[in-house]
Amino acid sequence: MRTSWADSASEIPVSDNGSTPRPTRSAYVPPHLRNRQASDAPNLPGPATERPGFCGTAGGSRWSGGGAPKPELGHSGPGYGYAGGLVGRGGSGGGWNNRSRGWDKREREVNPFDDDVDGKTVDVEQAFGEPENTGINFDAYEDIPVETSGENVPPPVNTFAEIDLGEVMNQNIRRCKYVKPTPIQRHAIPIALAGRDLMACAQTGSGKTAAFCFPIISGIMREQYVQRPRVGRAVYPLALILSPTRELSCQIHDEAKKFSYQTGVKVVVAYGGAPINQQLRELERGVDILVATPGRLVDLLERARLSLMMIRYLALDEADRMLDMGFEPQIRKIVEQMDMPNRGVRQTMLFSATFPREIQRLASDFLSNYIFLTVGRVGSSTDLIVQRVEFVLESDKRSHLMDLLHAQRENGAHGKQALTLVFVETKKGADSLEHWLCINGFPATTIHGDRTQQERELALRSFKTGKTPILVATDVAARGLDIPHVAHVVNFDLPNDIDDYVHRIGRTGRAGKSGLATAFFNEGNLSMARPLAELMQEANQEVPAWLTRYASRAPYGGSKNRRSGGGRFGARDFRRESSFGKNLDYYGGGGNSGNAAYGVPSNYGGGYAPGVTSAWD
Ligand SMILES: Nc1ncnc2c1ncn2[C@@H]1O[C@H](COP(=O)(O)OP(=O)(O)OP(=O)(O)O)[C@@H](O)[C@H]1O
Repeated sequence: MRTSWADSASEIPVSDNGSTPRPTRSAYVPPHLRNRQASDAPNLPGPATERPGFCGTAGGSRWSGGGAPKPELGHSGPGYGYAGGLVGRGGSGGGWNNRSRGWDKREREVNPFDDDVDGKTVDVEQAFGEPENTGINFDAYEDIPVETSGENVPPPVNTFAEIDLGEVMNQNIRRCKYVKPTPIQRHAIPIALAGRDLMACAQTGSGKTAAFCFPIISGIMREQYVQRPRVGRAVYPLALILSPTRELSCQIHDEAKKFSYQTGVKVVVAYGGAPINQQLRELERGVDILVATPGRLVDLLERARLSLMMIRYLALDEADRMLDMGFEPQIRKIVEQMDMPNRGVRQTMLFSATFPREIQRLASDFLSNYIFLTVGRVGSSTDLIVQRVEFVLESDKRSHLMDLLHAQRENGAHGKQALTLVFVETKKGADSLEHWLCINGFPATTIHGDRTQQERELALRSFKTGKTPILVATDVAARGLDIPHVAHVVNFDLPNDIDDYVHRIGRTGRAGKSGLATAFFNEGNLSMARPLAELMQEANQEVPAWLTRYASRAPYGGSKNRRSGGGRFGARDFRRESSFGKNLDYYGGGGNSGNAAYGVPSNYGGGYAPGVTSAWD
């Protein structure tokens, strides 16, 4: 029943010294209701300034509506009232319907779905009412092992209907063609809706984005009429979602816009390499959820155009990457040294497909009484990705790639080539391989950190649409990107880190679909022999005898050949490992994986190759 919560910022000024805000009007009227007859007005709660600070959640907000108790948001700034939600959870006659009924300016919001025909939204019930084959192979997830630890873990759900997300969000979920929640969603959404902090590890392509977006959007919808201070030109988002790359931030933003369509929750993205003024203008129009890369976020904070003091929800996607050596200082600055509410006051959710123990230990600094959740792991759970490893000398790699591409082209339907993502180690290597492919008749493009943002976006579009069905990439494209129809991932150069391999191959075989991953291995990759052989074995893949031999002779993998896994899982809760801190096997598998035998001193983040590190935003 409102447009963005952020609109209220323009209504409730705060004096420069941050003292009690004085409403300029007797009662705040959301913008979309301002020109309506009084009789049309919904039953609004009184002015939020009559309520105590963050703790004013009477009336069935998420915190008081049956979830686990959440510490009160005793924020230092006085009077920034969170008025209580109008309704409790699950009241069919109440809140969600009320909320959607009041939305009468829907047409203003750009429809992010493909169901807009001639300016009219087609009936989603009609469009998706049939028993839908969404392309997701849920059987593939049936026997995925799930492990949770922590106190009072809320039980999982089996259907979206069991989660009270409200009719508008439910409609958006149907428009996304999500018929039932994936395992990570089944477990993570109830945990997050109960207000709990969460460290969640689930295989690539298994729907983690929705798992953190749904509770955030729903939480903001429930907490009605959040009033925000107005200090200078700063804006005050309620939720912050951080991701390591610009492209991933854009993707999360696009997804979140779909999930929040017509809910009144406003999502904005800010990332480096794009003009900041445009992003500032967008922020000024109102922001509830800010999706950002760390660098641009710090820039906005330092310009005092953004304040984190109203943040209720913090989500880190690819959290292990966000907390590794490259990003950790920036993340600490953002989370601990700016004006963000403390852990336990905000709700924090960390998601990734991999979670090395040392990173878990670091991450626990940001969490309060959290639940650790792990759902399978790429290698062991998605037999959906067929993994092949071939011994290819450095000098033969190009011709070998050419053979693969020719074979693929011959098998392609209607002469159309399936999308192929080729990972290389360096930016120079990417450019040179792209050039070589093009002159040999294979339309290719490239994405890496030396390209301008415009070039990167163009390259991604050209790849997605199949115009250039081969994308040569550095690790900048390794994580999170959800590109439909990537049939083949080629590790032309293997990464030095098995977790990076997991993320790279995860660009195919997503959402229950099958995929193929081929790795070129040679003596330059000895440190990868053992973790790779192990990972493939866990995933029921055929491990070539020569790789097993290399694995048995391999030196202890070096700093990067850690395994974040514990047997069947992408990671294990480090709190469970009584030996943690006593030995050096930070990355050794719990359970039965033989990593302890590696005896790898942690030394995590012992340095990515320069060409790789700089590819990250
Ligand atoms: N419940 C669902 N039903 C059908 N499809 C879904 C469902 N949830 C998510 N998807 C789809 O699955 C795909 C993968 O989701 P997403 O990108 O969130 O995966 P992820 O777990 O974040 O992967 P990664 O670890 O690579 O970042 C997306 O295309 C998404 O739209």
